[in-house]
Amino acid sequence: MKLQDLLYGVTILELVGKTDVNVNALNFDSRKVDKNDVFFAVVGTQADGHEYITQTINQGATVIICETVPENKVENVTYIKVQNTGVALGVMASNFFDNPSAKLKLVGITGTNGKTTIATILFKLFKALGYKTGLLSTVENFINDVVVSATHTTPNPIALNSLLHDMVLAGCDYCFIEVSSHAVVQHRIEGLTFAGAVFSNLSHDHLDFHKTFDEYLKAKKAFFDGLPKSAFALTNIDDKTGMVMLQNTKAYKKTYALKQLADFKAKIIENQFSGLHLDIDNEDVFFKLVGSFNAYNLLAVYGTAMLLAQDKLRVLTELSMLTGAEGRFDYVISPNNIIGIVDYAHTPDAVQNVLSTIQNIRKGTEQVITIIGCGGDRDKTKRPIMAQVACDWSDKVILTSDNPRTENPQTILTEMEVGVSPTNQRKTLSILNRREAIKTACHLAQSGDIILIAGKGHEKYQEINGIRTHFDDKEILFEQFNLQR
Ligand SMILES: CC(=O)N[C@H]1[C@@H](OP(=O)(O)OP(=O)(O)OC[C@H]2O[C@@H](n3ccc(=O)[nH]c3=O)[C@H](O)[C@@H]2O)O[C@H](CO)[C@@H](O)[C@@H]1O[C@H](C)C(=O)N[C@@H](C)C(=O)N[C@H](CCC(=O)O)C(=O)O
Ligand SMILES: Nc1ncnc2c1ncn2[C@@H]1O[C@H](COP(=O)(O)OP(=O)(O)OP(=O)(O)O)[C@@H](O)[C@H]1O
Ligand SMILES: N[C@H](CCC[C@H](N)C(=O)O)C(=O)O
Ligand SMILES: [Mg+2]
Repeated sequence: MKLQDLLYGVTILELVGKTDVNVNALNFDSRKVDKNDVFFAVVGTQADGHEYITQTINQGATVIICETVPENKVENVTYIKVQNTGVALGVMASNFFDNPSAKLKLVGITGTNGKTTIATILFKLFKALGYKTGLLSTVENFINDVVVSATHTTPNPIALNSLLHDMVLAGCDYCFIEVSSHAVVQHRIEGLTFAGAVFSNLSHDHLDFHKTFDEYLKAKKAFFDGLPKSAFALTNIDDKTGMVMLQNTKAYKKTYALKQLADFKAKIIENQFSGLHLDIDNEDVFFKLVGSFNAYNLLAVYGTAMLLAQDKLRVLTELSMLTGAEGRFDYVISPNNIIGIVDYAHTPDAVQNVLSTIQNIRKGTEQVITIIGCGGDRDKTKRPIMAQVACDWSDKVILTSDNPRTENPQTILTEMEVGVSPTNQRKTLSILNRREAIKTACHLAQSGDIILIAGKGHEKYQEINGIRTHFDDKEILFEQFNLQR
């Protein structure tokens, strides 16, 4: 492909060299650069891509996209200076794959909690409605029936456009994608054409990266600010930041709510372990998903399907038969009737939501035992709060490790313990080894009790000291309950 064809939509501040040259591939990681590649020098959180420019030229890169042009230029290499390399990367990756996002209907889902659930149910729904569909999510990516493992919630622009390109080749009409706040700030979605955007909710998370709640809010809002007039913007107005998302968008605005008037409205009639019974847009429907937060997720899915011009009754019929995403309120019942729930709740708000859901549907006499840890190299301020929420809403709590990553697991646990009030101390245990923590909970539980294993959901690994080893909360639960999978 010719470099000049990739530059459509890129604002060039300075050009040194020719644009009439053939390029092989795009790359933002020096370690992967090959002959005739374009190298994007991105300023990151750990490193500055500009420091690797010489190395990539030695490896054969012939085009350098950068924010500062090096003093010593190499002959026959084209240097293009731009304001922000991340933005150029998004736009050029889109051009490289022939703008696949414009060839299908791409809908992005953002918010602190519920993105995977909403995107996954939308994917399952549209497949059930007979469409070829794509999914880009935290758990896995799908090109219709083909699974592609996921490394991030939102992939980098090259991987993202390559996946969209494969979806177009496979004949997909729709793609549902989770848009993380990191992805917005790092311009991973730059250059994409969205047909719609959905906002779930906003609460405490990722303050390690965004520093303040306001910056975090702005990151989510920037996604809506960038939508075209032809797109829809669907927001949850029961969330106090729901309307803020729509303030500056050019897209057409639609709302959903359980507690007030909105374009798409539902009321919870019953909320039990067997599922949700809702009045949704004046139709009485039973759903397999559990918990009031899932009423919001279902309503977001329903609203999106309506905005994508699907038939109301067919949508509700298919939706009522669907299950949620793996590791989201995923439950197993032991032979002696202990209920074990694996849930990906890893923010204070999500932990409170899942525990209040359990409170709403429990019968009253049984114990709720929660096992919870917090990830390393992530927002530290949520640690004591998550421990506090777990204690306030459970009869017993076992604090343990999540993915310590490069941090000392004991330090994380100690930071969580700060949130345990003196009155809550007697119901709290700390067991560093997560497997042992789960085993202990299973030994403590009696018939009828509910065990919540929070934080890791679908994850099939535990990362300690930077090394990932196989670990699966649900698998351990099956072992402890003597059940076959
Ligand atoms: C904090 C964060 O988001 N980091 C992402 C970011 O890395 P970074 O900015 O730290 O990059 P860096 O290491 O400073 O390097 C800067 C540049 O130099 C380049 N480099 C670096 C070293 C080298 O030898 N050669 C070289 O060329 C790098 O490729 C990069 O382009 O850009 C990288 C390339 O796209 C990502 O892989 C990386 O994701 C890390 C692994 C990560 O864990 N991200 C998480 C926090 C994340 O993105 N999570 C969200 C979901 C969160 C949620 O909602 O729950 C997600 O969308 O997955
Ligand atoms: N609408 C919601 N409101 C509040 N909590 C929710 C909602 N939906 C799901 N949750 C809770 O949050 C957890 C994570 O849900 P989900 O994976 O759908 O969110 P996510 O936004 O994709 O998270 P991540 O950013 O980590 O990918 C669930 O396990 C559940 O406990
Ligand atoms: N997408 C989130 C997942 C957190 C899941 C939790 N198990 C942890 O490891 O902290 C993140 O990367 O911050
Ligand atoms: Mg997700």
